[in-house]
Amino acid sequence: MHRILVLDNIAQEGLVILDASPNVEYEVRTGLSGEDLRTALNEFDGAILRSGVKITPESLEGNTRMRALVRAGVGTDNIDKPAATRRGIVVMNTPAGNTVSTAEHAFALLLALSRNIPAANQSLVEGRWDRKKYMGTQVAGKTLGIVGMGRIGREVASRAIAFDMKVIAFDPFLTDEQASAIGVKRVATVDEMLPQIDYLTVHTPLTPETKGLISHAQLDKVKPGLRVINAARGGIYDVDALVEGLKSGRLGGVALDVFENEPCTDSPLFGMPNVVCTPHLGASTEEAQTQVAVEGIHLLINYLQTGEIRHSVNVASLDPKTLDELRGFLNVAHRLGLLACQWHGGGIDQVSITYRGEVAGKDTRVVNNAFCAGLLERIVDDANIVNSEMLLRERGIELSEEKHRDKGAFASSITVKVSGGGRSIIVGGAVLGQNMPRLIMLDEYRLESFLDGKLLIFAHKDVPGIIGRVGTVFGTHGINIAQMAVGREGDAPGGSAIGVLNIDGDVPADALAEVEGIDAVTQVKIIDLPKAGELPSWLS
Ligand SMILES: NC(=O)C1=CN([C@@H]2O[C@H](COP(=O)(O)OP(=O)(O)OC[C@H]3O[C@@H](n4cnc5c(N)ncnc54)[C@H](O)[C@@H]3O)[C@@H](O)[C@H]2O)C=CC1
Ligand SMILES: O=C(O)C(=O)COP(=O)(O)O
Repeated sequence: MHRILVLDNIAQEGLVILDASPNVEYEVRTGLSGEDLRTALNEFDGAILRSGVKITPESLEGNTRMRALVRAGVGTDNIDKPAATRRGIVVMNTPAGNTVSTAEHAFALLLALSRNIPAANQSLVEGRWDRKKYMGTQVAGKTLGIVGMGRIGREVASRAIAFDMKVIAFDPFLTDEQASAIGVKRVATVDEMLPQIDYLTVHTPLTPETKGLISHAQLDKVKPGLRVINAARGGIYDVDALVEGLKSGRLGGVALDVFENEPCTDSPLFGMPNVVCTPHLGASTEEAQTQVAVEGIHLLINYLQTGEIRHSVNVASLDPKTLDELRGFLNVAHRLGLLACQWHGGGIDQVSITYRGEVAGKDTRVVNNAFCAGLLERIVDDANIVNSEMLLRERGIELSEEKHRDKGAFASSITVKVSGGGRSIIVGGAVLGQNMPRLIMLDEYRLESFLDGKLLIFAHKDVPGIIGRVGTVFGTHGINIAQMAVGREGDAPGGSAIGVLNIDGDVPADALAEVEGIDAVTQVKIIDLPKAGELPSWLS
């Protein structure tokens, strides 16, 4: 049973899907923070939220259960992504569901500013018929500057063009070709547009580059009377600069939907003339809320039930087709990681993964993560395909990847060299049939062995009688050998060799000591792997 926590008010349509989903139960708990939020997050497998909840490192402290956080909306700035990644939690969002509604809200703010609609309404309902005071500005023929030409910025541009405005845009990823196809003029910097525009609207995330995009210094550069709109994130405009600009007349109006600290019920801007503010309503339409809730709930259920990862902001995507194609390989990679950790013994500082054959044509980032999860699982609690690469890098372990499309003996194979502490080992694997993991290489030896359960690996000199002697040790201790594989150096006898036994049950210490005592045996190790068919929780 997957337990889902609904942390914010989301559309009923999303809850209806939860009600109808088998193996899912949910609770709606809004307004949580602090210790209550921390405790709640640890009782559920997934959660869905909007901007009203802050997921901090503290709220994830000690969390061992949560697997996915879904933002029913765009901005994931209220979720501490490094903390979520470290805990192995996928963070996903619904990037397009509220685009049009937010663009419409930004445009509504632009029109409200131009025609003094909120102030005129207030004056009228207070009993004044003041037509002279609320002389407005026509937007047709005026120039709008847009910073951030992503989904919302482009929708705002097309609405402005429909209102006969000229549009100048800045976005580091906007090309001249794209700009002319949309019908806007591209500029190379924000400063370049400031003296030319009558209105400015921003549609970027809050980043070090966009924080304080309009500050005191910009007030000298703007065309006097510039009206500024922000329906993106609080902090992109500096509030003190906005107040100064309004007082000096450098700014003709300010419209804000978003604030640096939300909820915000106290701002020096509130009540000033030519200021229009709304309490973060950009995405608050029935249409947008239905879309983000339905999409968000599907993302959450699909991830928890099938492992499909879409619209993740902290891990590579894994669509159902790729997941199906890679499932067997993820299993092999995870088992090879577990084997490599135990066979190497510690002090690892380098991991080089080589893919050969068909798998080399796929997006293998998630397979790398599966190997790393296995490699770290015995060292770090809860390593999984979301956090393992981050955990690896945090430990100073370098990861590299090579791909060769030509096939070897198998349609697809993965070979990993793990080095450090003066020792290098190699493990290689492949999938037989749909999902039968096989070990096909151990150090320099080729062999074919099951990759499950208990393995006893013994390195030895390739001389007659060794296999029989090892077999006798186990026979006398009443331990069954399920399968045995041997790989040796070159084709001729007499060199070094390696044996891999799949053992049923545990190996007592005295049996192990007897194998170690055989003269030609140079190294013996018992390796613990998941049983056949057993999958890690993130793959089952
Ligand atoms: N008020 C509200 O209720 C809502 C606010 N938003 C916010 O609106 C913003 C934009 O959302 P989308 O258009 O969906 O995102 P998007 O990712 O489609 O577009 C963002 C654009 O900003 C550009 N950008 C990033 N840094 C920039 C910089 N320094 N200068 C210029 N451009 C830069 C990117 O290249 C990208 O094209 C986000 O912050 C989002 O959180 C989104 C939905 C609702
Ligand atoms: O999607 C976004 O980025 C938003 O800002 C919308 O926020 P909300 O879901 O309305 O709290």
